[in-house]
Amino acid sequence: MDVPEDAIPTRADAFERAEAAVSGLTRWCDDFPTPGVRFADLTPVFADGPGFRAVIEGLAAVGAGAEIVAGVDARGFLLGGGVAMELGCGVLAVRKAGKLPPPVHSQSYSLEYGAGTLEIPSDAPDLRGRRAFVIDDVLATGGTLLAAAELLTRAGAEVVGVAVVLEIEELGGRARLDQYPVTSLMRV
Ligand SMILES: O=P(O)(O)OC[C@H]1O[C@H](OP(=O)(O)OP(=O)(O)O)[C@H](O)[C@@H]1O
Ligand SMILES: Nc1ncnc2[nH]cnc12
Repeated sequence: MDVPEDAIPTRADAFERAEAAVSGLTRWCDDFPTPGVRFADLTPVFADGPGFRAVIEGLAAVGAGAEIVAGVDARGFLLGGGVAMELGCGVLAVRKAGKLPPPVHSQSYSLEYGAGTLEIPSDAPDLRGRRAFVIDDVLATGGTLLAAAELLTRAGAEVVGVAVVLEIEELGGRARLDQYPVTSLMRV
């Protein structure tokens, strides 16, 4: 039977299409950005119309009930905007340090190949009591997403979920995020 083009995809269908896109289109780069790292570049997934749609629908399928979507600098911005549109809520950019005017909440972290600081505004929007859904492209050590979730919590939000397109399991990020529901569309 033909499926109408505007049919609402089920979660399983979106996950299946997302996994096919990610496994088929991810660009794996050895020794980037530092020796010994195998970097997963999802640029071709996002540049592919059906691939981008699949990952947005897959992430949105686990974010139902969220009141704000937080996208982590930088590829989380692309995803966060799409997911927020799907869920009908607003989007918050969780920025790398130095990009937002004060006052801000800041949280430093380390990741597979370095360290950084993330920031969100501390005066507006008012996040107190709001259900936040945090999005990024890759979960590796979990340092980045843990910092983002801590920032939102400090601002008074309730982090109701964390979701990524690709999880690199051997780097153990999921264990560091054990106080939050974590979803990945694909695991390697
Ligand atoms: O789980 P972790 O070990 O914290 O790593 C995951 C983070 O690493 C990558 O970002 P990166 O810091 O390279 O920044 P970019 O988005 O600005 O390229 C990726 O986009 C995640 O945000
Ligand atoms: N191997 C990796 N590929 C893509 N993003 C990452 N962030 C941390 N480690 C990464």
